Formats: sequence, C-alpha cells, structure tokens
Amino acid sequence: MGVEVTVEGLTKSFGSQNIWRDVSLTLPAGEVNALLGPSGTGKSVFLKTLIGLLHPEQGSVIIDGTDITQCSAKELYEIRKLFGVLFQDGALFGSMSLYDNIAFPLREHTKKKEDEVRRIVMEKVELVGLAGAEDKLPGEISGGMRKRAGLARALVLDPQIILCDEPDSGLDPVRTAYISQLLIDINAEIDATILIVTHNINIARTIPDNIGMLFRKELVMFGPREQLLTSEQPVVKQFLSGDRFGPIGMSEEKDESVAAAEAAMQAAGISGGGTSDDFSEIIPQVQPNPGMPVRKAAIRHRANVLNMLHTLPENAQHAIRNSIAEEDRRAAESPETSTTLVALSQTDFSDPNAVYTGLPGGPDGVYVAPTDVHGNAQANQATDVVTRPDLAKTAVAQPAGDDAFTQPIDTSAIETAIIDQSKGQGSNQA
Ligand SMILES: Nc1ncnc2c1ncn2[C@@H]1O[C@H](COP(=O)(O)OP(=O)(O)OP(=O)(O)O)[C@@H](O)[C@H]1O
Repeated sequence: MGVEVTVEGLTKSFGSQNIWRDVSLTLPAGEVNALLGPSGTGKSVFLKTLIGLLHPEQGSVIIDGTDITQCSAKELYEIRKLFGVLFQDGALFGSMSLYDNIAFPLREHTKKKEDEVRRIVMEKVELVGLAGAEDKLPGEISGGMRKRAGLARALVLDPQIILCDEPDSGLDPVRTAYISQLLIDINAEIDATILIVTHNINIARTIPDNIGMLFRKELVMFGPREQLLTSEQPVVKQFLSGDRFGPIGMSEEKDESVAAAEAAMQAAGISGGGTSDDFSEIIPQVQPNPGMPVRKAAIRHRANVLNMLHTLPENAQHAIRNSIAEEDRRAAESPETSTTLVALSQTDFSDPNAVYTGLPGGPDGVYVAPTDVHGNAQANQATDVVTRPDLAKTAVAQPAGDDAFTQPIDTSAIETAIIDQSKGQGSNQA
C-alpha cells in the first residue's frame, strides 16, 4: 500500500525570495492528489521538497515515520527508493534507448540480473503502451511517448509514492486523457500514493481524490476534490474557469486600479476569456479500466471523507453526497464490471469468514466486494468498507441515500466487533 506523506508548516525560500510558507497537508496513503496553482507559485519546488531535492527553511515532511528534512543522507537515499518521479519533460537520457532509460533505476539501485531487469522493463513498457518502441532514442519519438517512457521509468522500482510534474504538458487532450487513465489504473494496481502537479482543469475535475491549490505563497486549500471544485473563493473560481478577470494576474498580484478596470469591463459584459462551465457540477471521477482491481484508496477515501464531511462547507457536502450516490448507482447497475466502490447490504459481521471470504483484493488492506460473502453480486442498499481486522482500523456500514451521510461515522462499534471476532477465531487470512 502507498505511504502517507505528512507535510507540516513547510516554508521554502531562495535567498530573499519566499516561495511559499507554512504549508501543511497530508497526502493520504494510496490516494490520488492534485496540486494546482498559477505559474510560478512553487508547485515544482514543492515536489522537489517532498523528495528532498530541495531543503525547506522550516517545517517537516514525514514519510514512513522519517522526517526527510532532518534525516541523514543515507536515510534520505533509502526513502527516495519509495518514490517514482515523472518530471515535466520526462527527463530521459538523450543518448540512451528507451529500454536503457527505463532500466536505469533498476541497474542503479538494485542488484537484479539482466534477465530480471528485462522482465520488469518489458512489463512497464507494455503497461504504458510503448511495446515495439523500446529501442528508439528519446529524440526519435513524440512528446507523448517520452512522457510515457518517463512514467515507465518512474514505475520500475515499484514506488509507493508517485510524483508527476505536469503529466499533460505538451500533450493533446486525448493523450492527456490516456495518461490520466493510466495513472488511475496504476493506482488501482499498486495502490501507490500519487501527487499530480497540473494546470489541467480536466485532470483536476476527473482524476484526483483530493485537490490543493497554491496561491500568493500559501496553500489556499487542500481537501476532497468536491471541496475545491465547489469553492466560492474568487481565486479558485478564476483559476478553474481560466478567466483573466479575478485576483490572479499575469504577474503574481494585480494592483487595485487594474482590478477596478477589470471589474468595470466585466460589468459591461466584456469576456475575460474564461469558460462558463459550472464546476460545482461534479463530473464522475475516472475509474480503473475493466479488468483492473478495485481502487482500494477509493474505499479509504470514502471513509475519510465521510468522517470529515460535517467539517466541510455545505455545498461541498452536497457535492460529495451526490458523488457517492452516483458511484453507488453505477456500481449497482453493473456490479460485474464496475471497479468503483461497490455497495453491499449483507455483510455478516457476526461471521468472521464473512469479512474475508469471496472478497476481492489483496491480503493487505481494505476490501470492497462486488459480490456478497457467498460470491453473489449485490445491489446497494448499504455501503460496507471492511478492512482486515488484524491490520485494520476502519469499518463502515451506512445505509445509502442522502440522510446516511449527514453525521460523522462512528466506526468504533464495528471495529471492536470485528477485532473481538478475530481474536476469538484465530486466523484472519483470506
Ligand atoms: N533552484 C532554484 N533557485 C532559485 N529559484 C528557483 C529555483 N527553483 C525554482 N525557483 C523559483 O521558484 C519559483 C517557483 O517555481 P516553480 O517552478 O516551482 O513554479 P511552478 O508553480 O511549478 O510554475 P509552473 O506552473 O510555471 O511550472 C519561481 O520563481 C522560480 O524561479
């Protein structure tokens, strides 16, 4: 499972130029996150700070229990092995074939034999759709192919955290959709924590579980995607709509006279070039392709979001309820193909086998079942999020429908019941 990344009070400057200050956020384990923000607000600097390439003046970045801003070079080297990074330009070595580029981290960081290296490289080459192109040089392929090669290279060490700096830059909208889908499929397959830095509003609307935004040297917000997409904050609305009228200027800030002149133009009906799309109409999140495993992170995300729901603005709460209802509706319509959250009505908590038997997913995390405990497809009258008792901290059983989500969920009773059962019954293995 992916690793949680906890950033606390982070401040970064270059000389006298402060880039951002007091940034705090948590990238939940295995969830897909996006970081937005106007050009120059320090998104790439943030990524580089997460991986310890840049050193902040203040704050901490806790990864797998280690504060990478304080640890030794040796510890940092080890922590970096958890990361796969897709840099903006793919950062491929121009004189090496794609094959050698993708093999590079394996040869550098592992003692694997060449036949094992070949097996892994070719598996990743297939995954990103580059089969047949592995002998080409980066200069002989398109920008989109270079991106995919960069992604393949980011994946060869089975990263638990994937950082993607503008995976869409230089790509057409269709190729962008393909690479976004690939990220979701990879997330379903390896449950890695993903952070995508992007300006692409389509990606922001459809891919991440959580979105954050940097502006004026601060993290404006970070939370479930519905929170940002329904935000009434002028800077967020302006950024999403791509309009020149608003607090974001060509340079960092607008002075008052420019802002007043723009307000007058806006009042006169002059276009600021933005889209009139209603971002509070939440587009369903992209799901893994058929045949991919269930995204375990989506299950955890739902449990997290339900628990924090009462702390969110009213319109975000409403949007989240709608998203959940829509996911459940789709899951109920096609339980055999759906890899979304799937609702179960009949998980039998009194039977210790019920928690495990017939449920898909690996042995190491959250399960959600498109079938009931006997392997039969189930429609959704309730949502059960069940984790293995010996590892698990979360179990949620909630009736579906709007009313179900108005209260924070107290999972302790169910947790205790499961844990008690597991103690009484011995083995917890699926
Ligand atoms: N190594 C460095 N030394 C000095 N200044 C730097 C360094 N790296 C980045 N900066 C400065 O930090 C600021 C933020 O840069 P960064 O590339 O992180 O922005 P960004 O939000 O990713 O922008 P874009 O969306 O345009 O890619 C810029 O003013 C940049 O010049």
